[in-house]
Amino acid sequence: MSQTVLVEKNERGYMKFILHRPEKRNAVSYQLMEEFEAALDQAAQDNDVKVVVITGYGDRAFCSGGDLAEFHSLYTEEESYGMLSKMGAILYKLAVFKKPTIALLNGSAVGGGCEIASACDFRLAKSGVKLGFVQASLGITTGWGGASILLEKIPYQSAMKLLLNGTIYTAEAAKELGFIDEVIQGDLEEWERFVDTILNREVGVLMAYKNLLINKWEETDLKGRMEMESRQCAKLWETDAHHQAVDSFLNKTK
Ligand SMILES: C[C@@H](C(=O)O)C(=O)SCCNC(=O)CCNC(=O)[C@H](O)C(C)(C)COP(=O)(O)OP(=O)(O)OC[C@H]1O[C@@H](n2cnc3c(N)ncnc32)[C@H](O)[C@@H]1OP(=O)(O)O
Repeated sequence: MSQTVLVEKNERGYMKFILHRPEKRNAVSYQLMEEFEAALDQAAQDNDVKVVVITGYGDRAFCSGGDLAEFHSLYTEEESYGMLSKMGAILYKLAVFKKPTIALLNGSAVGGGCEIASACDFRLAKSGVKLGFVQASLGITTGWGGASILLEKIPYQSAMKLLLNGTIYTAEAAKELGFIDEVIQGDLEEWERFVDTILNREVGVLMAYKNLLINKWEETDLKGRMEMESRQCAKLWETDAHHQAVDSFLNKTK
Protein backbone atom coordinates (compact mmCIF):
# COMPACT_ATOMS: atom_id res chain seq x y z
CA MET A 1 0.00 0.00 0.00
CA SER A 2 1.48 3.36 -0.92
CA GLN A 3 2.28 6.02 1.62
CA THR A 4 -0.56 8.46 2.28
CA VAL A 5 1.50 11.10 4.06
CA LEU A 6 4.84 12.06 2.53
CA VAL A 7 7.26 13.74 4.91
CA GLU A 8 9.93 16.10 3.62
CA LYS A 9 12.46 17.80 5.85
CA ASN A 10 13.81 21.10 4.57
CA GLU A 11 17.24 22.32 5.60
CA ARG A 12 15.81 25.77 6.33
CA GLY A 13 14.10 24.31 9.40
CA TYR A 14 10.66 23.21 8.41
CA MET A 15 9.06 19.84 7.83
CA LYS A 16 6.41 19.39 5.18
CA PHE A 17 3.65 16.77 5.42
CA ILE A 18 2.12 16.11 2.01
CA LEU A 19 -1.29 14.42 2.08
CA HIS A 20 -0.95 11.88 -0.68
CA ARG A 21 -4.13 10.27 -1.99
CA PRO A 22 -4.54 12.21 -5.23
CA GLU A 23 -7.10 9.79 -6.69
CA LYS A 24 -9.39 10.65 -3.74
CA ARG A 25 -8.41 14.31 -3.60
CA ASN A 26 -6.32 13.51 -0.51
CA ALA A 27 -9.29 12.33 1.55
CA VAL A 28 -8.57 11.13 5.09
CA SER A 29 -8.61 7.34 5.49
CA TYR A 30 -7.67 5.33 8.58
CA GLN A 31 -4.24 4.73 7.06
CA LEU A 32 -3.75 8.45 6.53
CA MET A 33 -4.75 9.16 10.14
CA GLU A 34 -2.06 6.81 11.38
CA GLU A 35 0.64 8.15 9.12
CA PHE A 36 -0.34 11.73 9.95
CA GLU A 37 -0.02 11.09 13.67
CA ALA A 38 3.34 9.36 13.19
CA ALA A 39 4.57 12.35 11.17
CA LEU A 40 3.52 14.72 13.97
CA ASP A 41 5.46 12.62 16.48
CA GLN A 42 8.49 12.64 14.20
CA ALA A 43 8.38 16.44 13.82
CA ALA A 44 7.91 16.95 17.57
CA GLN A 45 11.03 14.95 18.36
CA ASP A 46 13.25 16.52 15.71
CA ASN A 47 15.10 19.48 17.21
CA ASP A 48 16.01 20.83 13.74
CA VAL A 49 12.34 21.33 12.92
CA LYS A 50 10.98 24.76 13.82
CA VAL A 51 7.81 24.82 11.76
CA VAL A 52 5.47 22.17 10.31
CA VAL A 53 3.77 22.77 6.98
CA ILE A 54 0.83 20.66 5.82
CA THR A 55 -0.15 20.57 2.18
CA GLY A 56 -1.76 18.31 -0.40
CA TYR A 57 -0.19 16.35 -3.22
CA GLY A 58 -0.71 17.77 -6.69
CA ASP A 59 -2.54 20.94 -7.58
CA ARG A 60 -6.16 19.77 -7.33
CA ALA A 61 -6.74 19.36 -3.64
CA PHE A 62 -5.40 20.12 -0.21
CA CYS A 63 -7.79 17.64 1.37
CA SER A 64 -11.38 16.60 0.59
CA GLY A 65 -12.17 15.67 4.20
CA GLY A 66 -13.12 12.24 5.43
CA ASP A 67 -13.08 9.46 2.85
CA LEU A 68 -16.79 9.24 2.16
CA ALA A 69 -16.45 5.81 0.55
CA GLU A 70 -14.36 4.27 3.33
CA PHE A 71 -16.47 5.77 6.12
CA HIS A 72 -19.79 5.05 4.42
CA SER A 73 -19.82 1.66 6.10
CA LEU A 74 -20.10 3.44 9.47
CA TYR A 75 -23.80 3.67 10.03
CA THR A 76 -24.71 4.24 13.64
CA GLU A 77 -23.78 6.90 16.18
CA GLU A 78 -21.38 4.57 17.98
CA GLU A 79 -19.70 3.37 14.79
CA SER A 80 -19.13 6.87 13.51
CA TYR A 81 -18.04 8.21 16.91
CA GLY A 82 -15.12 5.79 16.88
CA MET A 83 -13.80 7.27 13.63
CA LEU A 84 -14.66 10.89 14.44
CA SER A 85 -13.04 10.85 17.88
CA LYS A 86 -9.95 9.09 16.51
CA MET A 87 -9.29 11.88 14.01
CA GLY A 88 -10.47 14.44 16.58
CA ALA A 89 -7.71 13.33 18.94
CA ILE A 90 -5.16 13.73 16.13
CA LEU A 91 -6.47 17.21 15.31
CA TYR A 92 -6.20 18.17 18.98
CA LYS A 93 -2.60 16.97 18.88
CA LEU A 94 -2.06 19.17 15.83
CA ALA A 95 -3.74 22.18 17.48
CA VAL A 96 -1.51 21.89 20.56
CA PHE A 97 1.59 20.96 18.58
CA LYS A 98 4.48 22.62 20.38
CA LYS A 99 5.88 24.44 17.32
CA PRO A 100 4.13 26.71 14.79
CA THR A 101 2.11 24.99 12.07
CA ILE A 102 0.97 26.16 8.65
CA ALA A 103 -1.70 24.80 6.34
CA LEU A 104 -0.68 25.46 2.74
CA LEU A 105 -3.82 25.17 0.64
CA ASN A 106 -2.53 24.15 -2.78
CA GLY A 107 -6.03 23.14 -3.94
CA SER A 108 -9.57 22.50 -2.67
CA ALA A 109 -10.09 22.13 1.06
CA VAL A 110 -13.47 20.65 1.83
CA GLY A 111 -15.18 19.40 5.00
CA GLY A 112 -12.58 17.84 7.26
CA GLY A 113 -9.91 19.40 5.03
CA CYS A 114 -10.96 22.76 6.46
CA GLU A 115 -10.85 21.26 9.95
CA ILE A 116 -7.21 20.26 9.45
CA ALA A 117 -6.49 23.77 8.20
CA SER A 118 -8.24 25.27 11.25
CA ALA A 119 -6.01 23.30 13.58
CA CYS A 120 -2.92 24.97 12.12
CA ASP A 121 -1.64 28.32 13.38
CA PHE A 122 -1.67 29.86 9.90
CA ARG A 123 -3.55 29.19 6.67
CA LEU A 124 -2.07 30.21 3.33
CA ALA A 125 -3.91 29.54 0.09
CA LYS A 126 -3.07 29.65 -3.57
CA SER A 127 -5.15 32.26 -5.34
CA GLY A 128 -8.39 30.83 -6.70
CA VAL A 129 -8.49 27.85 -4.33
CA LYS A 130 -11.99 26.83 -3.23
CA LEU A 131 -12.73 25.83 0.32
CA GLY A 132 -15.66 25.19 2.57
CA PHE A 133 -16.98 23.62 5.73
CA VAL A 134 -19.52 21.70 3.66
CA GLN A 135 -20.60 19.41 6.49
CA ALA A 136 -23.89 21.29 6.95
CA SER A 137 -24.80 20.43 3.37
CA LEU A 138 -24.21 16.74 4.21
CA GLY A 139 -26.58 16.76 7.18
CA ILE A 140 -23.75 16.65 9.72
CA THR A 141 -21.44 19.06 11.53
CA THR A 142 -17.68 19.18 11.77
CA GLY A 143 -16.93 15.84 13.35
CA TRP A 144 -13.28 16.15 14.24
CA GLY A 145 -13.58 19.13 16.58
CA GLY A 146 -12.78 21.67 13.88
CA ALA A 147 -15.55 24.12 14.82
CA SER A 148 -14.35 24.35 18.41
CA ILE A 149 -10.88 25.12 17.08
CA LEU A 150 -12.18 27.59 14.49
CA LEU A 151 -14.10 29.50 17.16
CA GLU A 152 -10.80 30.00 18.99
CA LYS A 153 -9.18 31.52 15.94
CA ILE A 154 -11.42 33.83 13.97
CA PRO A 155 -14.25 36.19 14.95
CA TYR A 156 -17.38 34.41 16.11
CA GLN A 157 -19.59 35.85 13.34
CA SER A 158 -17.17 34.78 10.62
CA ALA A 159 -16.87 31.27 12.04
CA MET A 160 -20.63 30.90 12.32
CA LYS A 161 -21.09 32.13 8.78
CA LEU A 162 -18.64 29.57 7.40
CA LEU A 163 -20.14 26.75 9.47
CA LEU A 164 -23.86 27.47 9.13
CA ASN A 165 -23.77 28.21 5.40
CA GLY A 166 -21.80 25.06 4.65
CA THR A 167 -20.94 26.45 1.23
CA ILE A 168 -17.83 26.92 -0.85
CA TYR A 169 -15.78 30.13 -0.68
CA THR A 170 -12.83 31.33 -2.68
CA ALA A 171 -9.55 31.82 -0.87
CA GLU A 172 -10.01 35.55 -1.38
CA ALA A 173 -13.47 35.57 0.26
CA ALA A 174 -12.19 33.39 3.10
CA LYS A 175 -9.40 35.89 3.68
CA GLU A 176 -12.02 38.61 4.15
CA LEU A 177 -13.53 36.45 6.90
CA GLY A 178 -10.13 36.00 8.52
CA PHE A 179 -9.89 32.28 7.82
CA ILE A 180 -7.07 32.62 5.30
CA ASP A 181 -4.05 34.64 6.40
CA GLU A 182 -2.48 35.13 3.02
CA VAL A 183 -3.46 34.44 -0.58
CA ILE A 184 -0.49 33.46 -2.70
CA GLN A 185 -0.51 34.82 -6.22
CA GLY A 186 1.55 33.04 -8.86
CA ASP A 187 4.09 30.43 -7.82
CA LEU A 188 2.98 28.54 -4.71
CA GLU A 189 6.61 28.24 -3.60
CA GLU A 190 6.32 31.93 -2.69
CA TRP A 191 4.68 30.70 0.54
CA GLU A 192 8.18 30.38 2.02
CA ARG A 193 8.40 34.15 2.32
CA PHE A 194 5.70 33.93 4.98
CA VAL A 195 8.07 32.01 7.28
CA ASP A 196 11.37 33.66 6.38
CA THR A 197 11.56 35.68 9.57
CA ILE A 198 10.04 33.02 11.82
CA LEU A 199 12.66 30.50 10.69
CA ASN A 200 15.39 32.89 11.86
CA ARG A 201 14.10 32.80 15.43
CA GLU A 202 15.28 30.39 18.11
CA VAL A 203 13.11 27.29 18.41
CA GLY A 204 12.81 27.95 22.18
CA VAL A 205 11.19 31.31 21.46
CA LEU A 206 8.74 29.82 18.98
CA MET A 207 7.80 27.07 21.43
CA ALA A 208 7.40 29.51 24.33
CA TYR A 209 4.85 31.57 22.41
CA LYS A 210 3.01 28.46 21.28
CA ASN A 211 2.96 27.29 24.87
CA LEU A 212 0.88 30.33 25.85
CA LEU A 213 -1.87 29.12 23.58
CA ILE A 214 -1.54 25.51 24.64
CA ASN A 215 -1.91 26.51 28.31
CA LYS A 216 -5.01 28.52 27.51
CA TRP A 217 -6.57 25.65 25.59
CA GLU A 218 -5.77 23.19 28.37
CA GLU A 219 -7.37 25.48 30.92
CA THR A 220 -10.48 25.99 28.81
CA ASP A 221 -10.72 22.27 28.04
CA LEU A 222 -10.53 22.52 24.27
CA LYS A 223 -10.08 18.74 24.19
CA GLY A 224 -13.37 18.15 26.03
CA ARG A 225 -15.18 20.60 23.78
CA MET A 226 -13.85 18.84 20.69
CA GLU A 227 -14.97 15.46 22.03
CA MET A 228 -18.44 16.88 22.59
CA GLU A 229 -18.41 18.16 19.02
CA SER A 230 -17.54 14.67 17.70
CA ARG A 231 -20.37 13.23 19.78
CA GLN A 232 -22.88 15.74 18.36
CA CYS A 233 -21.75 14.94 14.83
CA ALA A 234 -22.06 11.20 15.49
CA LYS A 235 -25.70 11.67 16.45
CA LEU A 236 -26.38 13.44 13.14
CA TRP A 237 -24.31 10.87 11.24
CA GLU A 238 -26.92 8.18 11.73
CA THR A 239 -29.75 10.28 10.27
CA ASP A 240 -31.24 9.56 6.86
CA ALA A 241 -30.39 13.09 5.72
CA HIS A 242 -26.67 12.36 6.07
CA HIS A 243 -26.73 8.93 4.49
CA GLN A 244 -28.74 10.24 1.54
CA ALA A 245 -26.33 13.15 1.00
CA VAL A 246 -23.35 10.77 0.96
CA ASP A 247 -25.15 8.38 -1.40
CA SER A 248 -25.79 11.30 -3.74
CA PHE A 249 -22.10 12.26 -3.74
CA LEU A 250 -20.87 8.71 -4.29
CA ASN A 251 -23.44 8.02 -7.01
CA LYS A 252 -22.72 11.42 -8.61
CA THR A 253 -26.35 12.45 -8.39
CA LYS A 254 -25.52 15.60 -6.44
C1 LIG B 1 -15.83 13.35 8.20
C2 LIG B 1 -16.39 14.70 7.96
C3 LIG B 1 -15.86 15.66 9.00
O1 LIG B 1 -15.69 16.82 8.73
O2 LIG B 1 -15.67 15.26 10.14
C4 LIG B 1 -16.06 15.13 6.55
O3 LIG B 1 -14.98 15.54 6.20
S1 LIG B 1 -17.31 14.87 5.45
C5 LIG B 1 -16.48 14.88 3.90
C6 LIG B 1 -16.73 16.15 3.22
N1 LIG B 1 -16.12 16.09 1.97
C7 LIG B 1 -16.77 16.18 0.82
O4 LIG B 1 -18.02 16.29 0.76
C8 LIG B 1 -15.86 16.15 -0.35
C9 LIG B 1 -16.52 16.05 -1.59
N2 LIG B 1 -15.57 16.22 -2.67
C10 LIG B 1 -15.65 17.29 -3.45
O5 LIG B 1 -16.43 18.21 -3.21
C11 LIG B 1 -14.79 17.31 -4.67
O6 LIG B 1 -14.35 15.97 -4.95
C12 LIG B 1 -13.55 18.22 -4.55
C13 LIG B 1 -12.73 17.95 -3.31
C14 LIG B 1 -14.00 19.70 -4.56
C15 LIG B 1 -12.63 17.98 -5.79
O7 LIG B 1 -13.37 18.12 -6.98
P1 LIG B 1 -12.75 17.58 -8.36
O8 LIG B 1 -13.69 17.98 -9.44
O9 LIG B 1 -11.33 17.98 -8.44
O10 LIG B 1 -12.72 16.00 -8.21
P2 LIG B 1 -13.92 14.93 -8.23
O11 LIG B 1 -15.10 15.42 -7.47
O12 LIG B 1 -14.13 14.49 -9.63
O13 LIG B 1 -13.27 13.75 -7.39
C16 LIG B 1 -12.23 12.94 -7.90
C17 LIG B 1 -12.36 11.58 -7.25
O14 LIG B 1 -12.11 11.70 -5.85
C18 LIG B 1 -13.22 11.15 -5.14
N3 LIG B 1 -13.39 11.92 -3.89
C19 LIG B 1 -13.36 13.25 -3.74
N4 LIG B 1 -13.58 13.59 -2.47
C20 LIG B 1 -13.74 12.43 -1.79
C21 LIG B 1 -13.99 12.11 -0.42
N5 LIG B 1 -14.08 13.05 0.51
N6 LIG B 1 -14.11 10.81 -0.11
C22 LIG B 1 -14.00 9.84 -1.05
N7 LIG B 1 -13.76 10.08 -2.33
C23 LIG B 1 -13.63 11.36 -2.70
C24 LIG B 1 -14.40 11.30 -6.07
O15 LIG B 1 -15.43 10.41 -5.72
C25 LIG B 1 -13.76 10.97 -7.40
O16 LIG B 1 -13.64 9.58 -7.52
P3 LIG B 1 -13.79 8.82 -8.94
O17 LIG B 1 -12.61 9.32 -9.73
O18 LIG B 1 -13.70 7.38 -8.57
O19 LIG B 1 -15.10 9.25 -9.51
